[in-house]
Amino acid sequence: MTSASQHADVKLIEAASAIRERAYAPYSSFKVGAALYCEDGAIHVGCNVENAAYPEGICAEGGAIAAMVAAGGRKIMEIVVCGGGSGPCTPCGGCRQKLREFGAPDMPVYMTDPAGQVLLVKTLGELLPDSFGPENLD
Ligand SMILES: O=c1ccn([C@H]2C[C@H](O)[C@@H](CO)O2)c(=O)[nH]1
Ligand SMILES: [Zn+2]
Repeated sequence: MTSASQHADVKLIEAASAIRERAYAPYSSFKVGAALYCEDGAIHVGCNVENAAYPEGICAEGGAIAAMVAAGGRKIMEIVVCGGGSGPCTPCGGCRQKLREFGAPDMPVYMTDPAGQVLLVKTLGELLPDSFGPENLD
């Protein structure tokens, strides 16, 4: 598996950083924004939305995926995850599997700080090796 390019698209980084500001994270105070490029060139964004019933919260990546699907998109080309901690915000296990549904193993996942500085780049295949995807059902 080859590593993804270090250079994420500036527009995509800006979209992830901007949507992070809209995150609803009163319980963790950990705001996350995600922005993805769909196959048709459209950008779709999501932010985390927490809930007083803690397990009902949703991740930024899941929101961006839902927006893409609602717009008719079915393939993710790349995604930027903009987190707020001291290190990169790496997608949780559930989100890795959700990304796998619509992204190829060589899809780059860029992780940035709130200002959009790229901290880490991995391919989806690196984040979720030997994954189970739609092809496994063929
Ligand atoms: O990649 C990630 C990791 C965490 N979170 C959210 C879930 C929760 O609201 C908060 C703290 O885990 O951050 C995301 O949205 N995406
Ligand atoms: Zn998640």
